[in-house]
Amino acid sequence: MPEAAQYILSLDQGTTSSRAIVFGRDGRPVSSGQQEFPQIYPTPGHVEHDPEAIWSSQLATARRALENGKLSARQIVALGITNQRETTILWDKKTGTPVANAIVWQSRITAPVCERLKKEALEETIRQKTGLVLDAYFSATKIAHLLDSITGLRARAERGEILFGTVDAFLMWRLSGGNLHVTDVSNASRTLLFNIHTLDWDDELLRIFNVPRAMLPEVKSCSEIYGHTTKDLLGESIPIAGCAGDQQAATFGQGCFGPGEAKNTYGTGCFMLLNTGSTPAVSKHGLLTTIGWKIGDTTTYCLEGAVFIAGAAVQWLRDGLGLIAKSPEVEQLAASVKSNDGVYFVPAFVGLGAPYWDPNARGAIVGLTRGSTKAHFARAALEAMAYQTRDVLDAMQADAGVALSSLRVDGGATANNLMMQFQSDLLDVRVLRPVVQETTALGAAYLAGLAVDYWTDFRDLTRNWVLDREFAPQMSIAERDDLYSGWKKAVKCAQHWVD
Ligand SMILES: Nc1ncnc2c1ncn2[C@@H]1O[C@H](COP(=O)(O)OP(=O)(O)O)[C@@H](O)[C@H]1O
Ligand SMILES: O=P(O)(O)OC[C@H](O)CO
Repeated sequence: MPEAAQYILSLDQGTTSSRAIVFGRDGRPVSSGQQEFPQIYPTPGHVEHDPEAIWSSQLATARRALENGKLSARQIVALGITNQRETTILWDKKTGTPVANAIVWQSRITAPVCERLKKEALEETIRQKTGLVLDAYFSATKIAHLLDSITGLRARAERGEILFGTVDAFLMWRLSGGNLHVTDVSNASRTLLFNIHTLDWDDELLRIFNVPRAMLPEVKSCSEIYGHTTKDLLGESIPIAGCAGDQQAATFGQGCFGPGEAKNTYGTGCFMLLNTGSTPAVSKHGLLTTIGWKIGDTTTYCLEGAVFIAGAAVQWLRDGLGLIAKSPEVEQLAASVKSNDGVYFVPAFVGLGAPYWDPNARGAIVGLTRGSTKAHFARAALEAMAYQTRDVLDAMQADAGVALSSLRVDGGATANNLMMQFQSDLLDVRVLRPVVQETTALGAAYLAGLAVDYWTDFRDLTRNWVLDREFAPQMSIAERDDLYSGWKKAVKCAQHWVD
């Protein structure tokens, strides 16, 4: 009997849905499963997830991916994990039960703590060690918030009874039946507790944020066998061999292996990452320095522009305003008007991330006239993704001192051709959309596959990148400048809104 084909299974735990995708050697998806799970908004600006919903949806999609492809778990040679980053979960070491809902990366609940720490003039130390800005986005203040708001939890954490993990670590713990308390350098680099130079948790940062070391996971590279799944979950024990935060995984999945290569992902938020090679670049323009990945002893760093709300604004048109029934309908609605007619939408629902870092900004729609229609709302929501990307690209080019001639894109919202064309026009760069847009899952699959020699090296992976469509700039300079200056004015209206 011929030997059954072998594959890599990738788990992609995103902000709004869990996905599992099986990939073959050509980097093409063979089968998949996807499941949305509830978003919890306890108070304005605060966002939570139920960790059990994260786990059950992720496990269900992994099983579905195997079923849909009529695959046996024996055909899966390794499993890779990628995840929404920064989102913070604490669980009981003995029972594996989460002690509270996860605090999601978007949550602003710890913004006041960050304000207080800023007054203590700690920002520069934090920035120098972590590459990050002092913002509620990252995990450290979320951990302390949980430890201080649940009676007795801090003492238990100090005794090593309570564990912390970003979503990758929680999944690894569950997948291994509680054998692994492990994260990878790319996820660790988003916590504000990890020193990106020494590649270790940092005692001074642990003191600043008041987080006990005993609760932190062991930090490993992005491509190695960490352990195995328990047999009961998928039918076989599968090596867990790759792990990276979703934006780093997407950068890897896009084949941005060399310095100067960049990608932008358009999902719930927008995240542009530029590979800066083996030395961390320092931004002077509001970008983050982050670890891209570590393979063997080689660490690759990236500059990152993190935009909090992108596709989520389209979800808001759908769920909050009821203007559309499904996200893709936004394209037709937006195309029904020729321009924004002066209407701008700044979707600062949870403040503004890069390059503004204004936790007190809030959403604004400006430039409305009696002639404005829902089509203008749709157009303005799409254009907002492109404007925010322009803000970030301008910062990145200023930091890197080079102009990008093309940008690789991925994520759910890149299906929108109108937005992609507008993006190219506004940036004046070629926008390249690959055939496989599930680059996040693909990146995690690549990291796992490299660890078990399913793929040999980067050359194997580079060959797999195939262009679906290129969008070339067509707009005049005058129109581009005019549109963008309107956006800058609109951003000013949204900034510093909350007292
Ligand atoms: N055709 C479309 N045009 C614009 N936005 C879209 C379109 N299709 C999906 N989206 C948006 O893309 C996002 C989903 O992309 P995805 O990459 O799955 O996100 P995430 O990984 O953050 O959950 C949603 O916010 C959705 O509103
Ligand atoms: O789940 P996504 O794709 O919106 O990504 C979330 C980011 O990792 C947050 O930093």
